[in-house]
Amino acid sequence: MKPKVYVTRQLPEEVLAIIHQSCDARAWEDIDLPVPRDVLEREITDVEGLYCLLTDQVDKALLERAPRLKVISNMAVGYNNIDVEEATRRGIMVTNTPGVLTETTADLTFALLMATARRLPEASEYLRKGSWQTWSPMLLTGQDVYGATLGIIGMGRIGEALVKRAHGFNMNLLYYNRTRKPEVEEAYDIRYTDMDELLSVSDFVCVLIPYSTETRDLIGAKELRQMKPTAVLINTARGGIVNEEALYEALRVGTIWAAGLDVFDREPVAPDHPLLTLPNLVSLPHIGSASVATRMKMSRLAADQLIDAIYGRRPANLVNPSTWGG
Ligand SMILES: NC(=O)C1=CN([C@@H]2O[C@H](COP(=O)(O)OP(=O)(O)OC[C@H]3O[C@@H](n4cnc5c(N)ncnc54)[C@H](OP(=O)(O)O)[C@@H]3O)[C@@H](O)[C@H]2O)C=CC1
Ligand SMILES: O=CC(=O)O
Repeated sequence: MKPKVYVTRQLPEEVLAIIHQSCDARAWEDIDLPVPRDVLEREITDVEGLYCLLTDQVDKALLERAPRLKVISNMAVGYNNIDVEEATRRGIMVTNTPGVLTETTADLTFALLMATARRLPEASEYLRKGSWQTWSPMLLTGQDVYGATLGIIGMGRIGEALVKRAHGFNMNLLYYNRTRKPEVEEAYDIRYTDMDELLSVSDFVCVLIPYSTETRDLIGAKELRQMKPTAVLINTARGGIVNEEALYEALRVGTIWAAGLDVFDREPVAPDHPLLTLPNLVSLPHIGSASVATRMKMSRLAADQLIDAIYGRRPANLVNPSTWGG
């Protein structure tokens, strides 16, 4: 008998086929909507593997209903949707999908930075609604990217990939990270600073750290006040790292010049959220890794890790290595 697994969304057909080859798999039928909690609570009771997305909350209450569970395979690099501590306590392996999405997410981060600096969505909207009457000296003017100072909070895989893009724009580079990265400093001529200096001298600040209790509200009213009035804040990491109420106020009164967000505290963000009323906010629906090739790689990697863990092979990206018993 094949081991039972549950998959919380419809995946590309070839990826589901790979899972079906090795496992007795049931999958939530929808492509666009998350599995309802009551369905997940029912489905998890007899499975050895869970293939989930960042939209699924895998918390203590859910894990209590899963006595046979061996592995939770998350199709994302961020795993703040999972109670890893509780999973570890229960000996359940947790895997994620780092690396395969790094370049695509760095592309999106830089694209959002450019779009926000040069007001691209606003300019496009202006033209489409028929407001364009003539070329005008200060019409839709933005901030220069070439030669500006970029401060990166979080010098991990995506942070480093962003540095390579910023180099092409001759940017002056600063970073803040939990641990210093001398090899990155040497390779890319980038300077380590504390948060205070990074915030006060950067023209662009990009947030690229994981969400945790430690990083929640890392950027609040005080930090926004430290930034230049011409500065642009970009968050492609997780909502909640930037306090949304403080950001709204800072953008409204001009404490900072603009912001670009790919992520929100609650997703999907409510269409009537105050932030979305602001012209100096560029907003995207969490599409950092959304290229066809990258989403295929992520879904395949998550499937491989699910199967490896169930069949006693060490998965390539184990978030909680202490659960590996060999
Ligand atoms: N918008 C989107 O679609 C996407 C969003 N993401 C988000 O981006 C995040 C980063 O991904 P990735 O670069 O692959 O992750 P990495 O783990 O490679 O990098 C994270 C970096 O953040 C640093 N860090 C962690 N905690 C803190 C802290 N409290 N203070 C300062 N620095 C800290 C780490 O430091 P250290 O070196 O000491 O560990 C590490 O260098 C993910 O966690 C995810 O939330 C990722 C992909 C797509
Ligand atoms: O947000 C996306 C991820 O992979 O993490």
